[in-house]
Amino acid sequence: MMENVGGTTYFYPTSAENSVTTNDTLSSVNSSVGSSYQVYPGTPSHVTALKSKTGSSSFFIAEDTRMDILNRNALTLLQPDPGQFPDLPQDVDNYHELCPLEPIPTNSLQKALIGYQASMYKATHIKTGTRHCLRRIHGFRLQNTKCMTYVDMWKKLIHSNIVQLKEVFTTKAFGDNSMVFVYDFHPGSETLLTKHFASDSMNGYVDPFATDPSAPRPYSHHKNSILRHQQNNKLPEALIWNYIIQLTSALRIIHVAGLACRSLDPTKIIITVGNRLRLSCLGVMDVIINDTSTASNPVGLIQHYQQEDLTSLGKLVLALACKSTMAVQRENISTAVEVVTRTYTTDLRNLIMYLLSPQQRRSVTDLMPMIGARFYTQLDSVQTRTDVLENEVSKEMENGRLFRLLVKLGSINERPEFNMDGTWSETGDRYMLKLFRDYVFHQVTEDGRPWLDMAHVVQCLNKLDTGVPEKVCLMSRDEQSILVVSYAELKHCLEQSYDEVLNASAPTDNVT
Ligand SMILES: Nc1ncnc2c1ncn2[C@@H]1O[C@H](COP(=O)(O)OP(=O)(O)OP(=O)(O)O)[C@@H](O)[C@H]1O
Repeated sequence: MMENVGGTTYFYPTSAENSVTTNDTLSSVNSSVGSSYQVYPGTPSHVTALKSKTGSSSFFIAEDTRMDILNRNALTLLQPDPGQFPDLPQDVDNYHELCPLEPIPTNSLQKALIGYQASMYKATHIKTGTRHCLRRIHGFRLQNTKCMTYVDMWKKLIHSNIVQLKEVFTTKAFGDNSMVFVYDFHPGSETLLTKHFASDSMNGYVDPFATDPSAPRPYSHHKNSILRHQQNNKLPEALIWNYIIQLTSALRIIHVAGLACRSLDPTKIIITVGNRLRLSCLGVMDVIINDTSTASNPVGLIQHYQQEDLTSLGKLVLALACKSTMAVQRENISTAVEVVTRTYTTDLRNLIMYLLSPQQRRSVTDLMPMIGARFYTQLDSVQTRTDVLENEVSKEMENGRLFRLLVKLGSINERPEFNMDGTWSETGDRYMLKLFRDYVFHQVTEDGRPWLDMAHVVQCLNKLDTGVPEKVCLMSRDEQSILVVSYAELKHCLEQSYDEVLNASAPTDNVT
């Protein structure tokens, strides 16, 4: 219906038209997205509250999470600089775009923990485009393929505290015989060594046990200075237990699977945001150290390595508690344990003592009573973190929904030409959508300044998306006409117009 009041034309649907459209829209909305109509009965309360504020940050992901994800994405997408590494091969097996993750060792005497020269790269899988981490063992010839049974077992092991092994291959692409272990890539990770024991002076880190023991002063003086230093720099006990829970969790499934870690060392544990630990070098030892001598009793051998894992865990916890990798040297251990006794709880001391008692047969499950109720604290913090992230996801899900709506509006509004009709976007349903776009985005204040209000935009788009019966007053640009339409009708116009564009387009480019 149309009515002219004082020179201004008002358009509005008849009640019959209105009710049909509204009901249609409601039923279609309800059938497609369940009870979404009930979700937006009017102005969501948070939008009302936000209307008074100028900021729009609460519509988006929290700043720290955003920065964290951006940083990880940037590291994942980092491209290699061919000028800086001219000797790097273009392709290695199914991988390309190799980016070294650390300076490539040049000295063949520079051996890593595993006894061979090794280097790490980020690389992209040629077919899938996913980023992986390649651990290359230089100058290694595989003598015996029996160890590949272990590789298959490692590949099947999935756990939140291990870096998953994807595949292992030999290659001559680097100009030697190299063995490459392919793992999941965890951007932004650093090793436990650099995180807590970095010995560069920039960090101001000094190993308390590093003082020259032959210095001419009484032993007790040395011990006291270690204690003083350790107490000033000590890691919070809760953090150490957090690490213990994660590491024992990984060790448990490794041992249950009939495997042994064999590389529980601060350089082979990586840490990412939120103190997440992952064992990063799994499977390498099983391939590199070919133990033919005891091949007749592989189960016994694995049990031996599992016991060694527990000793390594004990040393690692002791090193963390003393903030010193030297604390675990034979001559320092008794002082180190004394330091722990004075600084931390008996539980922590007992755990270390248990792990460092190789004369008894130890098991990772025996550690559970020592961890005790701390396990619940850990579970709670993980669940709380999940809740926070879920909340962030839900905000971005809402934004994704509104983004789709904007794509539709953008494809229709002011489209210059459609099916040979230059006025398509200026007439009929499309004209209403254009005025609605102005209503949402182009309003001005009384003195002519742009009126920008994020809450208004979100509120209008939500109402459009849901097709609520509420009416909105749209004004033509010359201010001569006013259209009174419901969001339900606008939604109908949008769907119809977008379907027209969609049907005329190539079927592969659809946005739904
Ligand atoms: N799966 C992974 N994803 C991303 N980065 C990783 C991954 N594994 C290791 N890194 C990173 O690669 C770098 C080198 O790791 P590496 O295991 O070689 O430690 P390292 O201290 O150099 O030990 P080594 O002296 O034995 O070579 C470290 O900065 C580590 O954080």
